Amino acid sequence: MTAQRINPSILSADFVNLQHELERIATADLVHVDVMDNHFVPNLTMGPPIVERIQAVSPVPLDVHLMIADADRWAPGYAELGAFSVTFHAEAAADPVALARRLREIGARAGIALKPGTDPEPYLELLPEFDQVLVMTVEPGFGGQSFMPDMMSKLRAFAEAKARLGLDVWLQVDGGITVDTIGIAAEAGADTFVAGSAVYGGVPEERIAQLRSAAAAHAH
Ligand SMILES: O=C(CO)[C@H](O)[C@H](O)COP(=O)(O)O
Ligand SMILES: [Fe+2]
Repeated sequence: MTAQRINPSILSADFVNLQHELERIATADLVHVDVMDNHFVPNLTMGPPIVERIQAVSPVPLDVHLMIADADRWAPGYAELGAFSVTFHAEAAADPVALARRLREIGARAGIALKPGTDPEPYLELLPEFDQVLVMTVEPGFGGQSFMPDMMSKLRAFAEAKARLGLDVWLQVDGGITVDTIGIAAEAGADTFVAGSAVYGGVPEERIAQLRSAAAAHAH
């Protein structure tokens, strides 16, 4: 069975008590950190100084999701502060391959994210350049939105390319993942699941366990 990962998003956590909120998700695989600049998306969260403190106190490694313009300039800084993975948006990078190579050189896993309207075609043959692909299942910017099942054809296209090229690239989904939708994404080939409101909307440890078993029931 394919290994699966549950990455809670702290976008739905209490930002005033971040250390406590991080400790509540210690059974997760990675913590998903949403960086927004109020430019690439119409919302603002945090930048390097806060992510650096999260990195220092988190019991699990950081999966940084950059929703920022000019990723070429800013993404390497997140790898330098020690993030396990750094994912930038294809729509926000002038040279995604050069940026991914730079992130890997620094020592982070390199991820590329696609907004719902972005065609996966140009990125399929570039898969060897990345450690993970993030298929957005909502418009980036806010937590608590509804899962877009239409994105499953995009996920399947990446899953097919991954199999054809014989890669172990992670296929990640983000947005509207719940116990009811996670199986749909797992079925389409996702192995890494981001969930914000579904985790922090209850007892995080219980929610993580429920998401894990729902995903495992549909694993490839
Ligand atoms: O990148 C994001 C939003 O742009 C978040 O990671 C995502 O939306 C998580 O929230 P939820 O699980 O509540 O949809
Ligand atoms: Fe995210």
